Parts: sequence; structure tokens; C-alpha cells
Amino acid sequence: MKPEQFQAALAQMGVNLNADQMAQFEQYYQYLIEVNQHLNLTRITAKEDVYLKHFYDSLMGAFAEPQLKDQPWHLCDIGAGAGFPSLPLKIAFPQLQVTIVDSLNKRIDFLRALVAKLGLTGVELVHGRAEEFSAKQSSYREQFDLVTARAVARLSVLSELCLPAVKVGGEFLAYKAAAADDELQAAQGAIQTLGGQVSSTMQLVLPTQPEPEQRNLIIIDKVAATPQKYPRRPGLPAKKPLA
Ligand SMILES: C[S@@+](CC[C@H](N)C(=O)[O-])C[C@H]1O[C@@H](n2cnc3c(N)ncnc32)[C@H](O)[C@@H]1O
Repeated sequence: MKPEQFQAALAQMGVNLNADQMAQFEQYYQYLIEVNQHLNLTRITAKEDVYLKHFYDSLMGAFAEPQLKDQPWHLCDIGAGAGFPSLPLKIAFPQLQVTIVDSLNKRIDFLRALVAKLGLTGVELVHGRAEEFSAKQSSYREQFDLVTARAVARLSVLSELCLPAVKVGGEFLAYKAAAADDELQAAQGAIQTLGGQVSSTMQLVLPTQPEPEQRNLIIIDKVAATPQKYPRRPGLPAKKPLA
């Protein structure tokens, strides 16, 4: 997807990017590729692929959650890696306040430099594990209007990492590739235990060549507070029931 095709496809979905925002996406691409030469950030490097599989894919969250476009939400992105999906969302919707968490400090350093280059304000970068970030004594627990995660873990694990950070009345938006049904089914119990309720699943098509790829966006409402014992401490396996 060429930058002008990216802009046109988004405009069709009601997301209008001006010249300054398009310039920020170009700078994002250039810096990602430059740093990727010595730091493992992404395997996707061709320009048209980055625009489609990282930038456009990240922005598809706004098709499932249209309030992203104009609400002054505080969004938290767990395991953002090179900034996906939160930084494309922040570029497109600058009214968002964004907190990014990643357990790899080199990626946080990259993001800090990127945010400065793009002149973005209202972006907080946290180096740490999600398990500790939203632990019961953490000041980040149940603080966010929206928590996002893309390509971090299976939905049952992801729910345990993300739902504790969502405030009651807020949402968790999980970006999934195809075959999300099995994951969703396996995660139902965990979602309920953590205070969540599946609100909707949106199937979208990423216009890749030669075959389009399916994407699933799962929205989970936070309807009740997460019990204090979640997330479980890292390194501790789940207790097995006695035989
Ligand atoms: C496969 S990458 C995906 C990055 C990005 N979300 C994307 O879609 O391109 C997964 C990222 O999650 C981070 N991560 C994995 N487990 C984590 C945890 N428990 N807490 C915080 N970050 C984590 C990794 O460091 C990595 O940057």
C-alpha cells in the first residue's frame, strides 16, 4: 500500500490524515528502518508493507472503536514493540493520551527517540512487565479508558495482562489475526473472572496481495473490578487442580 493509497483507504473509512500527519508517518517509516538495521524491531521492512501491515493494520482499531477518533481517552498499549498499534493511533488522533508498556528496554529507547522526532506530546513510556505494571498495588491499575494489545500473547494470557489496567466502564481492544474464535472460546472463563465481558468481535480484511488476510478485533468491556489476585505474579505457573 503506497502512502497515497493508505491515505485514501483511511479517508473512505472516515479517518482523514492531513499533510503533517502524512509527514509523521513518513518519518516513522524512515526511522523504523534506520534503527531496524541494528535493533530487531520488525521483519516487515518494504515501505508498502509497513504502511499496510503496521500503519493501516494499527488504525483498523478505529473502525471497531470509532470513539477513538474524537474522545480524549487515556489509552494504554501493552507490549507495543515498535509502537503498534498505539503510535499510528496517536498520530491519527492526537487528542489521545498514550501510555506504552514494553518489557524490552531497547524498544522503549527506540520509542522515546521516535516520539521526540515526531514531536508527539502526551506519550508516556514505561519499561516493565505488564504483570507488574497493573499489579494490585500499582498506580496504573484500573486507570485506562482503553487498553490495546497486538501480537503479544494468546487471548487468555493477554486478558490477564490487560484487563487489570482497564478502568471499570472502559474497554480492552485485542488485535488478532484469523482464527480468533478458538482463542475467544478458550479465554471466556478468564475474561469473566477478570471483570470483563465480550462486547463484539469485528472481522476485517487487510488488503494484502495476492490473498487478502483476515483480522479480528475483539472488544471486551470492563464491567467489574478485577480481583486482587490478578495478574498472577510472573514465573508462577497456574495451580493445577488436584487429580
Ligand atoms: C511480537 S511483539 C509485538 C509488538 C507490537 N505490539 C506489534 O504488533 O508489532 C511483542 C512485544 O511484547 C513485549 N512483551 C511480551 N511480553 C510482555 C510482558 N509480559 N509485558 C510487557 N511487554 C511484553 C515484547 O517485548 C515485544 O516488544
